[in-house]
Amino acid sequence: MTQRSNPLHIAVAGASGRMGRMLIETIAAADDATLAGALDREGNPFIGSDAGAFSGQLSGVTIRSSLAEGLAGAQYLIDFTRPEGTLEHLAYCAGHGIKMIIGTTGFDEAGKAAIRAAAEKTAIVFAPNMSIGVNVTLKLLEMAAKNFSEGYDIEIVEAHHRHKVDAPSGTALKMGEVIADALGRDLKACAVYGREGVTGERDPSTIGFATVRGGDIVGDHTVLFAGIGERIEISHKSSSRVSYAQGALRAARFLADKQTGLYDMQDVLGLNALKA
Ligand SMILES: NC(=O)C1=CN([C@@H]2O[C@H](COP(=O)(O)OP(=O)(O)OC[C@H]3O[C@@H](n4cnc5c(N)ncnc54)[C@H](OP(=O)(O)O)[C@@H]3O)[C@@H](O)[C@H]2O)C=CC1
Ligand SMILES: O=C(O)C1=N[C@H](C(=O)O)C[C@H](O)C1
Repeated sequence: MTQRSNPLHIAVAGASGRMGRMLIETIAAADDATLAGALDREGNPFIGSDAGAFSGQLSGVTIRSSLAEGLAGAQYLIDFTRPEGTLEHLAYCAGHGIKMIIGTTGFDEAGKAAIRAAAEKTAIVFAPNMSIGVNVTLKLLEMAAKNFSEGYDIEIVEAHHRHKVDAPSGTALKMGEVIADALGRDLKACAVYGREGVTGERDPSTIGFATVRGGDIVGDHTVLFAGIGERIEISHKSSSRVSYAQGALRAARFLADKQTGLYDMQDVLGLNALKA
């Protein structure tokens, strides 16, 4: 691939992970980006390996555990790891003016507050799902929720691979937030996470979540608006992680002219301006 004269210099955290590998391949295929560093945590068996070895395309970039070494030539860090790893990377990036694209899910309120604070020092895109399809689906959900506000029970069902460690998925929670906001409800107060035993009848003001884990499911999300005599289902199904990686690269391009600030994929895709 011919590189443009001034490519985006992007480092990838969690380089040997499922998303890390896909991101490294996606950056290698882009003509406006170059892999500028690769990180994994100390003790990871791939430290010292070439970051492109997984795809059989050597990159000349070695996976490092030292942030100073791994991020020496980076303008951007794309991070799909775990909250504790991302928060460590965040502190370093905020201190060194490295922009971040954060795809990691499962943050608690303190973690989210740390990301908001870091965005006063560097520019950050933070989104639980970077695929275009899911982000357009969020707009569809906003519109649907406004029109099914009375008489429809709302349930969110998500399914992921057996290795996923957080539940419900960040995307399912985001869908819940978008719907709750559209209905003027507070998700913290109305969410029901799974049901067991004698639960009593369904409270119509709740938003229910159900989680499935198995095999190699990349990521399925369905929102049900269940009324009397009909139900509406809005679904998104991922068949490859490439859509997340391409979204992350698009987010890096979006940050090119930003120095600080916290953005999401709705900002990147220009969807915030659309009224449902
Ligand atoms: N926003 C989006 O579009 C998407 C978000 N995700 C999210 O991205 C995250 C990663 O998913 P996935 O790639 O499947 O996960 P993997 O487990 O395959 O990869 C995680 C990577 O992060 C590394 N890691 C784990 N803990 C730390 C730490 N404390 N510090 C530094 N590195 C660490 C792992 O190293 P090791 O193997 O040594 O533990 C591994 O290389 C999840 O939170 C997932 O929900 C996933 C897909 C899309
Ligand atoms: O862990 C995953 O795989 C995924 N995680 C994200 C989430 O929690 O929503 C995005 C996608 O669903 C894949």
